[in-house]
Amino acid sequence: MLTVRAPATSANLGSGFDVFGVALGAPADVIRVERAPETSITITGAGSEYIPTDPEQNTVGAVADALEAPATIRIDKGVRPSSGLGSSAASAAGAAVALNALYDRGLSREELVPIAAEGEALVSGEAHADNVAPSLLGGFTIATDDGVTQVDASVPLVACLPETSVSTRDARGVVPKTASLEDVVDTVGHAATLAVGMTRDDPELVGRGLADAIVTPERSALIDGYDAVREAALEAGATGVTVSGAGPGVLAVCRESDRRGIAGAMMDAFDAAGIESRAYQTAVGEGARLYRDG
Ligand SMILES: Nc1ncnc2c1ncn2[C@@H]1O[C@H](COP(=O)(O)OP(=O)(O)O)[C@@H](O)[C@H]1O
Ligand SMILES: N[C@@H](CCOP(=O)(O)O)C(=O)O
Repeated sequence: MLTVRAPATSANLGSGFDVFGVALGAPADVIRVERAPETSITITGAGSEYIPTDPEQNTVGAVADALEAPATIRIDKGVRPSSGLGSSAASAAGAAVALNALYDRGLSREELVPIAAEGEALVSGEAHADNVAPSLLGGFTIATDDGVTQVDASVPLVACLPETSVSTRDARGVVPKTASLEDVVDTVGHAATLAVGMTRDDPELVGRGLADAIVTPERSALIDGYDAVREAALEAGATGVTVSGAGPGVLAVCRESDRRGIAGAMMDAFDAAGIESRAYQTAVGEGARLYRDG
């Protein structure tokens, strides 16, 4: 049996829609695999009751298919589905690493990105790689049609998840089809600022670079309490706040000394809006880790 711990991720980071992503130190999915004549899936953990065990409908089934690697797959969900932390992608990335090793396929982590993205196509309608890339490679990733660029980074974060859910497929429906040149110019500037900030481990630049006037305003309107939570985080010292992935999770960038206060302020603001939430005090972290259990 092989075990993989595959981290949650936060995609988009505001200005990098469908391109930017970071691996989070926590939470994570744990995937266990054993060779079998046919793929079967069992699921425990956060939100497991909402996730299909049919391999045709589960992201790990799509990965097993793509790698021609049938297996008994056990998923222990640490990443709650439809919360904006790349839950479906964490399972897909974990399965890709585990099955690649189980069947000695010899593919690199970069080569596994499009394979894991097959799982994302299954659930969201498009094979966007901005969650699977950081879950596989760790750090900060820039996923484009030309491939993935990765840098290790160490930037403190708070990911606050309300007890509501938004499906990525639905949230893709509100993304504007066009944008003004002024907004595009503005977003390119912020995206570049963010990328430089990641290379310097600079929370000020990363926080400033989250700003985006194209996708985030439409997405944040789907999240009850978003404006109050954002304000509360900024008042508590966050250097920037945005929607995590397709939401409803909210991501704050900060200095380490402010992280605890920001987490409390965000949860209090959701609470004031009548919504329970939980906050992960975390940071940009490592990619999927493989354990050989013998
Ligand atoms: N292994 C899996 N882990 C989580 N969700 C999965 C998995 N396989 C299929 N799904 C489905 O994917 C959807 C969640 O994916 P999505 O809406 O993209 O949110 P998330 O950001 O949490 O991945 C749910 O409908 C869930 O049932
Ligand atoms: N780029 C995608 C990212 C979705 O992330 P998720 O964690 O919400 O699945 C999008 O914004 O649609």
